[in-house]
Parts: sequence; C-alpha cells; structure tokens
Amino acid sequence: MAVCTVYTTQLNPTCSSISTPSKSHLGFHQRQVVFYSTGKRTNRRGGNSSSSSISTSSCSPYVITCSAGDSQTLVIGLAADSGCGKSTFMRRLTSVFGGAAEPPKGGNPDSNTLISDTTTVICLDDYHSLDRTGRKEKGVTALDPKANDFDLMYEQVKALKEGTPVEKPIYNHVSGLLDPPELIKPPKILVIEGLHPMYDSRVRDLLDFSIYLDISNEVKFAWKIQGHGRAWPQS
Ligand SMILES: Nc1ncnc2c1ncn2[C@@H]1O[C@H](COP(=O)(O)OP(=O)(O)OP(=O)(O)O)[C@@H](O)[C@H]1O
Ligand SMILES: O=C(CO)[C@H](O)[C@H](O)COP(=O)(O)O
Repeated sequence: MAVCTVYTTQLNPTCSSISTPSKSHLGFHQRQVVFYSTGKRTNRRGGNSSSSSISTSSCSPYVITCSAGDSQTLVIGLAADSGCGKSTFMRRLTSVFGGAAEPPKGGNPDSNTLISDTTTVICLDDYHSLDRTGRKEKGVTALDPKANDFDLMYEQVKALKEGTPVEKPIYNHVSGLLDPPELIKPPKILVIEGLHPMYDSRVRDLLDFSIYLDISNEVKFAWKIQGHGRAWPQS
C-alpha cells in the first residue's frame, strides 16, 4: 500500500486555516484539504455543515495522511489558478516526502515535471490541446476545458496509477508550443498539479487526495510584485 504522511506547520504566513470536508461535494469522494489564504474563513459555501476546519494560527503541526491500494501509485491532485503558488507548494511538499525535486535528468530543459525520491509531480499544462497560438485563434484561455485534452490526461494518469510508464506531452511555457513527449515512470506518489485536476470525473475518480489552494487576488498579486518565479502567463 502506498501511503503518504505529511507532518508540517503553517505552510506560509498567509495560510491560516484548512478545511477538511468530511462529505463529498461536487462529486469528490476522496479526502481533500483546502488551504485558505486568509484567516477567518472556515467555510466558503456559507454554512455547509459538512466542512470542518482546523485552525493553524498557533502554528501547531498538523498531519495529513492518505493511502492507495496495494502496489498502486498514490495520486494527489493539486488545483489552483495560475500564480497561486502550486509550484512553490509542491516543491515544499515533495521535500517533505523525501529528497529534492528536480526536472528529469538529461531531458527537455523546459520540462514542467519534477522528480524526487518518492514523488513525481506532473503539470497538467502539459495536457493543453491547443498551443498559445491555437488558443488565441480560437479565442479561449488555458482555463477553458476546450483547450485541454482530458482523454489523454485520464489515460495517462490511470496508466501511471496502475504502474505503466507513459510518454507525456510537454507544454513549453517559453515558446508556447507543445514539445515532443517525455517518458514518465510510475512513482510511489504522483502529484498532478494544474488548473483542472478535478474537472474531469474520470480523472477525479483516480485521485486519492485533493488539494485546492484558495489564494485571494490580493495575495496573488502581492506575491507577483515581490518578483519571484517566472513571468505572468503569456496568454
Ligand atoms: N507561500 C508563498 N509565499 C510567498 N510567495 C509565494 C508563495 N507561494 C508562491 N509564491 C510566489 O508566487 C508566485 C507564483 O508562485 P508559483 O509559480 O508557485 O505559482 P503557480 O501556481 O505554480 O503558477 P503558474 O500556474 O503560473 O505556473 C511566485 O513568484 C512565488 O515565488
Ligand atoms: O500556467 C498556466 C496555467 O497553469 C498558464 O496560464 C497556461 O499554461 C498558459 O501558458 P502560457 O500563458 O505560457 O501560454
């Protein structure tokens, strides 16, 4: 059985509560946590009693545990809008799981994948079905489901979960083009991070755990102004 346990304290100074819905909503069946960017919110959906929240304002540690079936890869979905700290959060989380996360050795320097001892993080931007020009021509953004290949995402996440390597496409954020695929081997823990790890019900059903980073525009823009990371998305 693949198991992941995270012992951690507050992940960042603006993150002050975690919601852990005990019942499914929007069809989620797996365990979820939502990291909030501001303190007082315990329930986004206005009084839904199925959500409970854990305060971390005292910086006390909390524990997150999830597990998958025998010999299966454990799949974690991390969703957030662009610039909400998915990559930053994943770098921290993978280091908690063990080892520094690095791009695949000797591969495409513009790969979005990170590999550590136990964990592989794939970026769902790699499943954009339309490149930057294609999206412009069709008048859609990367958030539009039409700009993403959910069939391929499902097939490949399922294959990895079942222990089969895949040739995953690469969306190149520098050129805005789809590059030749890279080989991804099934890890112990697979994280799929991006705009839509929970949009497609087939992909959603593969998740053992899901995380949504709920970052306010105010905080997101403040982070951007601090000037870290790559430039704001091109499209
Ligand atoms: N907890 C944090 N505290 C301060 N700054 C942060 C934090 N998380 C992220 N940032 C900053 O916010 C910016 C966006 O973060 P990051 O690149 O991780 O987001 P992302 O969701 O992966 O973005 P994209 O989808 O555009 O690739 C970066 O400049 C990063 O340094
Ligand atoms: O990071 C993103 C979504 O997670 C980008 O918004 C998306 O991939 C489009 O990329 P670009 O703006 O570089 O064409």
